[in-house]
Amino acid sequence: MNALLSFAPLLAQHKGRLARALVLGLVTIAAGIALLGLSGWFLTAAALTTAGALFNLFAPSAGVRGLSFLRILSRYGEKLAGHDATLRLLSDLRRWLFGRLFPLLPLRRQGHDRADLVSRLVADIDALDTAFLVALGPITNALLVGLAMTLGLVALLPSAALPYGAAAFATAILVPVGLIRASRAAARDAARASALLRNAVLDGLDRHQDLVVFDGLDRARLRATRAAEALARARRRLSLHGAIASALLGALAGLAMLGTLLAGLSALADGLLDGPVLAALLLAVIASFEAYAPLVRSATRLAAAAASAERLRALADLEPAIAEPAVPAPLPSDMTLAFNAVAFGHDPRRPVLHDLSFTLAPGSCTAITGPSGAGKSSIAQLLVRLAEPQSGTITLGGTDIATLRLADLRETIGLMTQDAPVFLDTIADNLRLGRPDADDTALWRVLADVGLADFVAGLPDGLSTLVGEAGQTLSAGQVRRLALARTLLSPARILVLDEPTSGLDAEAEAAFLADLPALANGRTIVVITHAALPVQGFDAVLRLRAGRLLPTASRAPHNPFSEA
Ligand SMILES: Nc1ncnc2c1ncn2[C@@H]1O[C@H](COP(=O)(O)OP(=O)(O)OP(=O)(O)O)[C@@H](O)[C@H]1O
Repeated sequence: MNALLSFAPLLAQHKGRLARALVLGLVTIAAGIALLGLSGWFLTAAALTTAGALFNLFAPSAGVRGLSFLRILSRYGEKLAGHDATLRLLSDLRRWLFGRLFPLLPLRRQGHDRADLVSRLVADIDALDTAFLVALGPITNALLVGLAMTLGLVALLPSAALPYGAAAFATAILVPVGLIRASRAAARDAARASALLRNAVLDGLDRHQDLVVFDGLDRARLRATRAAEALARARRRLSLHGAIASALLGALAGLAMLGTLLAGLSALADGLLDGPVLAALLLAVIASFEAYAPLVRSATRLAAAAASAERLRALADLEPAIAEPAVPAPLPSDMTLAFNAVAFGHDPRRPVLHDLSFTLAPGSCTAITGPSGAGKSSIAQLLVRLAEPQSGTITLGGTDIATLRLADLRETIGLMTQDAPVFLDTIADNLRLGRPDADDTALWRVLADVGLADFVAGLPDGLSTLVGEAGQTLSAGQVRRLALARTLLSPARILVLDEPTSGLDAEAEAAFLADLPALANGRTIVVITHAALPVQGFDAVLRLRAGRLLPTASRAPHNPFSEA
């Protein structure tokens, strides 16, 4: 519940709208109670009166009509205000979570895969954003109605106040609290199982082709079925608790009614109360239970919201894997890049890079080669601080990159990752991610550099063609080239290209690597590649094996293996 309470400041931002929804909800229930009470009094009094002509029919029937009308209007206003506040809260929650999440990427803790994140961003936020509308609002209303009715009975029929008050207290507090406590574990299980199911379905869809080819559909189906069964079990438990609570509420409503009736009949016999007022009170008691009717749903929702709040808090409160420096150093003008005795492992217990030292001169073109798993991509990740070395430093112009603002560093060192994606957007916007102010001429130039200009020119919408799942489908090689073009377009003074030629045919690969020094245009280039390197153009080749550099002759006037 503490996790849920920690979202109170977000709710407080909409207190005006929430208060309006609450007041209008109360007016609706009060109008309902008054309507039934007045009708009961009116009909009984009219039936009992012996001089019908003397009975004023006009005022009560006008009151009944007025109350019906008020009820319709207040119910409408309540829905409007409640949904308005909820939708605004939804957008605040999403903004808050995205704002908290992005600085945490890449996530330090394992286990937050794509489906888990989608589940938290969608299902958990949904569970939380309706917490007021479906849970907190109705519970508050029920408490206030219970209090007001009990006070009304104290004034009109004191002997009924205790049974009604006790039943109302049990209905509005004990049953919901009991239900929330009993449902907490099932709500957590349901949230977890729903995430697992989403995971199994997304995984099955993503990897559908391989599952078909390797005859793995049955296993994928089994995984989804198990998750669905776990979800169904958790939901069945929640339904059972809900059904028990509903039965209790029904019994309590009956007891309140019976208590009021017995007290009322006794007061009637004693002449303390007249018949029409007793009828009015009995019907008002029945009407007051309209306020308690949604409580089972409210309590179940509150339990789900509490479980979701815990999951969202756990995500938002993760420590960032990569921290911004407390006092950022200014960006140096010297672009000399150096690894100084760097040791690194994604899991510190399993080192990937060992005591690695090398220096890259500004404007140099360096290839990093080595067998799969040698640690090449890890070097690229360390250079843009997607990961941190366990010991040693990486310096830019002598300044430890850990002391630079992340934005400064990543504007200076551009990285094309091994699996750089194409975003669901136009070709132009995919490219402009690298340089937002690039004009079309610059885009066509870079497309020509990566050998995509003819292809894009042949598309009906050219640069405005939508690509990705929703648009023009690209081949793996075209995706690679588009990502490469984006990186080349970037104004970064150091470019790190991880397998830039994968997906290109041998001829295009050789041509690209031969042209790369010229495309670099004075920038420092680091290429991670398995491809055969051209005889000329590269200043140095770092050969990596099992996280260590192999001594090899430099192609460059400068020696990359010199002590940094
Ligand atoms: N995110 C990660 N979490 C844990 N271990 C990882 C992660 N990424 C890579 N590794 C491990 O680190 C080692 C080096 O991986 P890296 O990707 O740097 O190798 P590489 O030389 O680039 O290989 P390739 O040529 O196949 O791309 C591998 O043993 C790999 O299993």
